[in-house]
Amino acid sequence: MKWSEWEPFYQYILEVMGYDREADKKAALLLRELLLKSKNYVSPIELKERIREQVYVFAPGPSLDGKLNRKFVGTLIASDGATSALLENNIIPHIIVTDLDGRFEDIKRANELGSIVVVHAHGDNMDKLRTYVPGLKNVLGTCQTEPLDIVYNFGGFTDGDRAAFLAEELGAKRISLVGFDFGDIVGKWSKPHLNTHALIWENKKKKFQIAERLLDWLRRNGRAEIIEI
Ligand SMILES: Nc1ncnc2c1ncn2[C@@H]1O[C@H](COP(=O)(O)OP(=O)(O)OP(=O)(O)O)[C@@H](O)[C@H]1O
Ligand SMILES: Nc1nc2c(c(=O)[nH]1)N=C(CO)CN2
Ligand SMILES: [Mg+2]
Repeated sequence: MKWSEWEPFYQYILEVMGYDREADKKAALLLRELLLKSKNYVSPIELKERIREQVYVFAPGPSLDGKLNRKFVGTLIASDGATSALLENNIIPHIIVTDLDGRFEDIKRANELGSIVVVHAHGDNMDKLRTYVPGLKNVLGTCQTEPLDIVYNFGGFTDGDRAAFLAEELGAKRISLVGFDFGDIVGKWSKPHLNTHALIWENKKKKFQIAERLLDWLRRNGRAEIIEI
């Protein structure tokens, strides 16, 4: 997705969520600086090499645990906290899409085991970028503002829908969403402090509504078939 195509969506997100565009831009520049300093970044070409026609995107919804006792043949993309559930089932994601607010020790472990980590920069995770990015390898940086030379914007907002936009951009033909439960329960894997599924909070509900609308848009305007399993 081109920046010019994404910008109206981003403008809407700023209005609904009340984010600060300048802080988001600053975060993208910070991520760029961290990647250049750590020399731990990969290119979209290396990421594309991992994208097969069938892509599974895992989200840490309450239904996720019950869906992992089967073989998945294709590219496995974990949305942030879903990484923990996959590792618990001895599944290593090819790619993790995160804004670094899942269980970082699991993201780190998966990264050591070969996962490429697509790290998203925004105005509310700059401290996390500083703390965690230097310790990762095979990182691809993304942002929600105008892309930079090594920080990309494939579209999407929350970790889950951003993962679907990434798969679409890199050539997936079928994107299967696993554990996407955009209801009133936030899955326990979503946040380090959650040890049970939790009732959704206002801010998260808004994010889910935006994510659902973006996925619907992608279903209607993208090339890939998008299904829920
Ligand atoms: N019931 C659910 N609980 C948690 N995540 C869900 C659920 N259903 C779908 N998802 C998707 O999985 C992603 C999990 O990522 P994560 O929990 O880190 O949230 P996030 O996108 O970082 O938002 P936040 O900033 O609130 O953490 C969500 O962004 C959302 O797109
Ligand atoms: N500024 C800002 N941007 C975001 C935020 C957030 O909390 N603040 N959360 C996101 C979910 O992945 C994606 N983008
Ligand atoms: Mg997250």
